[in-house]
Amino acid sequence: MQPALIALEDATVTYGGIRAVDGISLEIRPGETLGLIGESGSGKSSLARLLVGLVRPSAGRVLFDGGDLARQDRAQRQRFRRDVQMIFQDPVASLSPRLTIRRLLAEPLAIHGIDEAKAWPGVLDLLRRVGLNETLLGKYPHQVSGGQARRVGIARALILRPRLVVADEPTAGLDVSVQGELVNLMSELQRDYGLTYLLVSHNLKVVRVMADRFAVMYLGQFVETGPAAEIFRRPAHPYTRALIDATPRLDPDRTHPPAVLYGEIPSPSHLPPGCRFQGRCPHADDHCRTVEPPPTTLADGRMVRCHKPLI
Ligand SMILES: Nc1ncnc2c1ncn2[C@@H]1O[C@H](COP(=O)(O)OP(=O)(O)OP(=O)(O)O)[C@@H](O)[C@H]1O
Repeated sequence: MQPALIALEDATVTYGGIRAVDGISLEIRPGETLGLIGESGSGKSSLARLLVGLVRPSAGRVLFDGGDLARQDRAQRQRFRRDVQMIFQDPVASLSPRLTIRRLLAEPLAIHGIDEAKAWPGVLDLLRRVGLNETLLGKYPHQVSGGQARRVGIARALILRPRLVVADEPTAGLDVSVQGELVNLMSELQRDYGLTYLLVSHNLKVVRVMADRFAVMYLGQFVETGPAAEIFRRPAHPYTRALIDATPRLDPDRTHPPAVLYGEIPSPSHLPPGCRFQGRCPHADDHCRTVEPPPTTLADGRMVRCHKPLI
């Protein structure tokens, strides 16, 4: 097996007293797509920001190419900032409104001291590659459509030819047909540029199409990880099953009655005793309400954190 491109070792992100990411270990291998799913507030964005170096772990380590991010020298840090890019969930908000698309695309080159004149033909190629026309270059982000703004965000992320792209809700708020086009585009770019993806999304349909592996997050921890196809076919954690069942027409062959996700995700500042999901789980018993389930490896190799897995 290839060594991990990026890995977390028992990594924690805290904001004040809140543990948004609580001791997570993870490996993403070159060329794969890891789909990160979970409700709002489960800690997905914090984990994504940790991987791109926007937040530092308060405990544990982030390793890129085997090297600890906290111990990088200047040159390694510079290299990391080229190798790892993020596609943000709201491109218009994440792109400076005062810069034209041309300036927005040139900015990463300037930051990394790359000669713009030499690099520009490559930028134009990339622009065409993401399905945009040169006539857009003089416009401002608010003057283009939502789908076009996403494509600008994708082009901007790829200009430095990164190895890892972290995409946070890349299709949120778009029409279904535009979502489909972007998913196809991201898959083609992955193949052509040898990209590795972490795909963070509420949209299980999008994640299902793209991800090789899944990590399901709840209150700062992974509750299930494993091959995407297996997890979709037979979720082991009641939370995973409820997320899948909550997506309309995701599983037309479903034979069981859909699981319902009751209540809301608690605040990480008031973690329930025992299993973190027990207050919303239809299968919870006294053991679940008192003893936190450890991560367990099932026969098919997936990890689940549940006293009563569904398989
Ligand atoms: N800067 C911050 N300061 C304090 N608490 C924060 C901060 N950022 C996130 N949190 C809290 O950390 C927890 C995890 O938030 P995070 O945004 O990582 O989750 P998420 O799953 O990405 O949710 P969303 O999909 O809404 O972005 C939440 O309880 C959130 O309120």
